[in-house]
Amino acid sequence: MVVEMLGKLKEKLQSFIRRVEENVEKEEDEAKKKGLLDKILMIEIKEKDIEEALEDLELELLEADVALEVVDELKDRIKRNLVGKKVRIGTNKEKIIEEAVRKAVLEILTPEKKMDLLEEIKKAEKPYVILFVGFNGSGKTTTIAKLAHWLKKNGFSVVIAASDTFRAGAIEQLEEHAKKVGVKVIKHKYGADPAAVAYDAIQHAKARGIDVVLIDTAGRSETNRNLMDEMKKIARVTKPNLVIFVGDSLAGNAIVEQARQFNQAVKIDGVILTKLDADARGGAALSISHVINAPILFVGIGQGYEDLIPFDERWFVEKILGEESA
Ligand SMILES: Nc1nc2c(ncn2[C@@H]2O[C@H](COP(=O)(O)OP(=O)(O)OP(=O)(O)O)[C@@H](O)[C@H]2O)c(=O)[nH]1
Repeated sequence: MVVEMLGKLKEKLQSFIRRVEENVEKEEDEAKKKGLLDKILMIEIKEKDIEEALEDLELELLEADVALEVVDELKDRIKRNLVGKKVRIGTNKEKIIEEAVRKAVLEILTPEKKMDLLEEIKKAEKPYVILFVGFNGSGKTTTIAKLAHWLKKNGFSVVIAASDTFRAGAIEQLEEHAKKVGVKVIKHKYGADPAAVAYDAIQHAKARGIDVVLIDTAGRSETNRNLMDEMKKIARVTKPNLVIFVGDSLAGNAIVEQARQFNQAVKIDGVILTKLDADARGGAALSISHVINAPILFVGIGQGYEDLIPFDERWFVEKILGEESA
């Protein structure tokens, strides 16, 4: 089965737009029947035109794994953008309704603080340290290799700390990826202190003038106190410039909850969502940045090293609502 990326969000939002359009058309027809069209030039969108469709949209978005608070916020914004809007008789109502929805989604996705990672790295003292945290199997190791590849392409030198000393095979897996993208890995033995590995990688970078240190860590769950404490220790010792939460977008609302918990343990500065290419629902992508108040920096859209793209809210909105009409 071929999954259409974000297909569910697209279908639900577009069906909402069509329903509101039909209601407004109906009002126009009634005005026509009453012979009012000579007197009025505009139809005003009223609460009753959108109410039912909005209630259905609420349920559908929850089913698409959009977080409850984000659904509420989105509903409020759509309502605010639509109710009271005057539509000229005979014009294309769909475009006007779509614009209101587009604006609401864009507002939800746009973080308070935007971040240009390349600029941040250029501005900071060397080495710029990025700590990656996340759940098991979220795609962290692959993502680190992709990011290392992207940073190299942008002219920065990179070293990776193999601070997942916990999971059997993790170090070899990281080394294999690193070799393919041409980046050195600093490692100790399994069972070693992950903070010490990261510290060594930073010392190595300092000694050789390397621009960026990427710290891989073991996947963990927010319920595992020891591993959460260990993660805090790594953060304390390495004082990273940036903490990135890597989340599997397929896990939907569960990863939004994880991100919330991780954010309480170590402050998350940015998010990378993996496997968006296989995500038909899109709820996590729509919710996560709003819930933890940190921007989505990149999204993973495949298994290749090139399949990591800087996140752009407009790109996301275009995926679900098509291109903006001029
Ligand atoms: N389709 C797709 N697959 C991805 C993407 N990112 C990662 N994967 C795949 O997800 C799987 C798990 O990725 P890993 O990088 O091994 O996971 P991990 O988070 O390091 O695992 P832990 O060490 O347990 O934390 C691999 O098969 C990756 O190829 C993506 O953006 N799209």
